[in-house]
Amino acid sequence: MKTLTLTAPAKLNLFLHINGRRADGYHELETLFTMLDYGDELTFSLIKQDVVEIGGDVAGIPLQENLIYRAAEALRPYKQSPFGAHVQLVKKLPMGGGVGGGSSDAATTLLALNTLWQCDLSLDQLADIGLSLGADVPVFVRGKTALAQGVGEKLSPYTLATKHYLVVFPNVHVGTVEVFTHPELPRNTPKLSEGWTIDQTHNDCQALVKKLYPEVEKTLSWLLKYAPSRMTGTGGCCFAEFDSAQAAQRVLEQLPSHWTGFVTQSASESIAHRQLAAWRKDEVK
Ligand SMILES: C[C@](O)(CO)[C@H](O)COP(=O)(O)OP(=O)(O)OC[C@H]1O[C@@H](n2ccc(N)nc2=O)[C@H](O)[C@@H]1O
Ligand SMILES: Nc1ncnc2c1ncn2[C@@H]1O[C@H](COP(=O)(O)OP(=O)(O)OP(=O)(O)O)[C@@H](O)[C@H]1O
Repeated sequence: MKTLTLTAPAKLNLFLHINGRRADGYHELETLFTMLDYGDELTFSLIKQDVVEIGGDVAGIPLQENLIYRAAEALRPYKQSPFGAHVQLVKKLPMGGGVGGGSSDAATTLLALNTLWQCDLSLDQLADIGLSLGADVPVFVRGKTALAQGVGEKLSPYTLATKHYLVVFPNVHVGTVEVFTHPELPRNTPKLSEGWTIDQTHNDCQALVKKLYPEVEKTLSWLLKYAPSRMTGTGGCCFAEFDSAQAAQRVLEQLPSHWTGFVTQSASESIAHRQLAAWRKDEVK
């Protein structure tokens, strides 16, 4: 039976501007996503029984709420294969950390089972299915650095130089809904104008989350001693940007023991896409 192992990468929101709130409560935003070469590890194996099973680090999430399960079930109508799937998960990304672990697991499941179950859907079709699972799923399906607009669904490719990041999890789980429904969240950043540059950007959630979660404020102040740093998404992870892996590693080595972190680099194409392309090449040999 076939087996495929893919890394479900983390993302960073290099900035996050909130431009307004729609009548349905969702926010109009502008955010720059970059993919990181670090993430959860998912091993997909075809199984005889036509069911979806998840093993490994699933603590706390009931099977039917797991985004891996929900993504697999969303592909069921397109399945050309009689087999089910077992997904073994090694969770490396903190949940509720703003690095998109759940969304990335979902997107990676769509990519893997689209191949193993011979659904043969295009990336556009997978991104549409992904959007029904979460606002961040389509960007992982496409797997490229992208500027997102609208409620996050309008993606345009964006080119960035590779950078090295130290990402720190301050050990607080920040709820996306809590941040987006908070009365003090700023919601009136003007839309980006032609010729904008990264140094004119910010994260509209950062000041509020720092206030609600003092650990995030402490993490950012600590990182800022070493490098330009910011919070990703709705938090609580914060990232510091470096020109070399060694410089990032040196700061990680000094990280206070009550926080956790990892050093990695950005990628113009997601690691899951690169691994899937290599697996396909091996298959045709
Ligand atoms: C803010 C980001 O983290 C940026 O990467 C994402 O856009 C959020 O993505 P996500 O976690 O996949 O979000 P979803 O599961 O779709 O939405 C969670 C909740 O966030 C709020 N939400 C999300 C996206 C958006 N454009 N406006 C919102 O107000 C809504 O309250 C929604 O109920
Ligand atoms: N496979 C999964 N991995 C992680 N979280 C999952 C998974 N399946 C369901 N969830 C649920 O999704 C929630 C959000 O998880 P996620 O790790 O994507 O948060 P996040 O990093 O804050 O995402 P974002 O940046 O998109 O807001 C978790 O609190 C968890 O209850």
